Amino acid sequence: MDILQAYLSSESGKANPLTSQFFNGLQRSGHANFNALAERLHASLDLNRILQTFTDEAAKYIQISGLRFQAEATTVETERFVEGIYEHITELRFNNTTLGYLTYSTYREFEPQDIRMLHNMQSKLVMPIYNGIQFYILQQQAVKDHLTQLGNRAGFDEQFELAIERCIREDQGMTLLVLDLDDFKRANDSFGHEIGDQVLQKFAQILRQSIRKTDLAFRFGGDEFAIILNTADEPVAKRVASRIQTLVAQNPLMQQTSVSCSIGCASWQNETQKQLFRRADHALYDAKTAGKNQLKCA
Ligand SMILES: Nc1nc2c(ncn2[C@@H]2O[C@H](COP(=O)(O)OP(=O)(O)OP(=O)(O)O)[C@@H](O)[C@H]2O)c(=O)[nH]1
Repeated sequence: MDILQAYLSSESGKANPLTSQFFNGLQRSGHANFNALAERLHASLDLNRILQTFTDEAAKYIQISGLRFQAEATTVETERFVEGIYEHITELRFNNTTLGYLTYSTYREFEPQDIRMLHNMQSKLVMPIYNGIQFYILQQQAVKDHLTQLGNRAGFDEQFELAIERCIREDQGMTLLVLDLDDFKRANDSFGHEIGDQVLQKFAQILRQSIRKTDLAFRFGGDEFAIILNTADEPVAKRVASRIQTLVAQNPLMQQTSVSCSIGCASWQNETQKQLFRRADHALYDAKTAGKNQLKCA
C-alpha cells in the first residue's frame, strides 16, 4: 500500500469522526485554547524539539506528513519527514521581521478552517522559535573561530567525539588530517599581523574548497588546523591533502608570503580519540622534520 492509499484508508484515521467532531467543535466555539501548547513550546530552546512539539499538537487536528522550518541561520524538519503531495507555506514574523518559513507537507489541500486554526496555533510558536534561533546562533558562535569562520577547538572536540562514535556504531571509517602552516611566523614578522590574518583566512577558504559537505574543517588556533574526513580510504585522504597543497602553492598571497603547509594523516583503527589524534600529530611532526610542505600518513 503506498503512502497515499494508507492515508486515504480508514486505518490511517484521515476520516476519524472523533477528530472531525473535536475540530468542528473548536471551530464552532470560535477559538481553540492553545495555552497549554504555548507552555510546552516555551519549555525548550531546541528548535527541533519546538517544531516537533508543535507538529505533534497540530497533527491532532490535521493530517501532516511533515513540517519544515527554514530560517536564515538554519533549517529544521520534524522527525521522519515525508514529502506529501501538497505544500502549504507560511511566513513566521516577529517585530515586523521575518523569522523564517514553515512548510507543511500534506496529502490533501488545506481547507480555509485548517488554515485559520494553524494560524491561531502558529501565534504560540513565534516567541519560542525566536528564542530557539537566538540560542542556535549563540551555540554556533561558541564553536566557531571568528577569524576564519571554521569550527574552533571546542567544535573540533565535539565533532571528533561524534565521528568516533559513528565509526564504532556504524562500522564506517574516518580519517583525521592535522595541518600546520610552514614558516608562518616569518610571514607574520615580514608582512605584519594583518597580512598574516589574510593568509589564515585564505588557507581556511582553501580547506573549505578542498573537502566535501560531509567533511569538516577546523582551526585549533594559531596556524594549526584539522580536517575530519568521512572516509577511511587512504587514497581519498591523500587526494584531499594534495589538492590543499596544490591550491596553497598556486595562491598569489601564499606565494608572496612564502607560506606552505605540512599535513599529517591517520585513519581510524579501532582506537580512542586520543590515540588517533596522537598518530596524526606524529605524522605531521614527520612531515615537518622531513623538510615541510609534505604529507605523511601514520
Ligand atoms: N596573524 C596572526 N598570527 C597568529 C595568529 N595566531 C597565532 N599567530 C602567529 O602564528 C605564528 C606561529 O608560529 P610557529 O608556531 O612558530 O609556526 P611557523 O613559523 O609556521 O613554524 P613551522 O611550523 O615550524 O614552520 C606565531 O608567530 C604567532 O604569533 C593569528 O590569529 N593571526
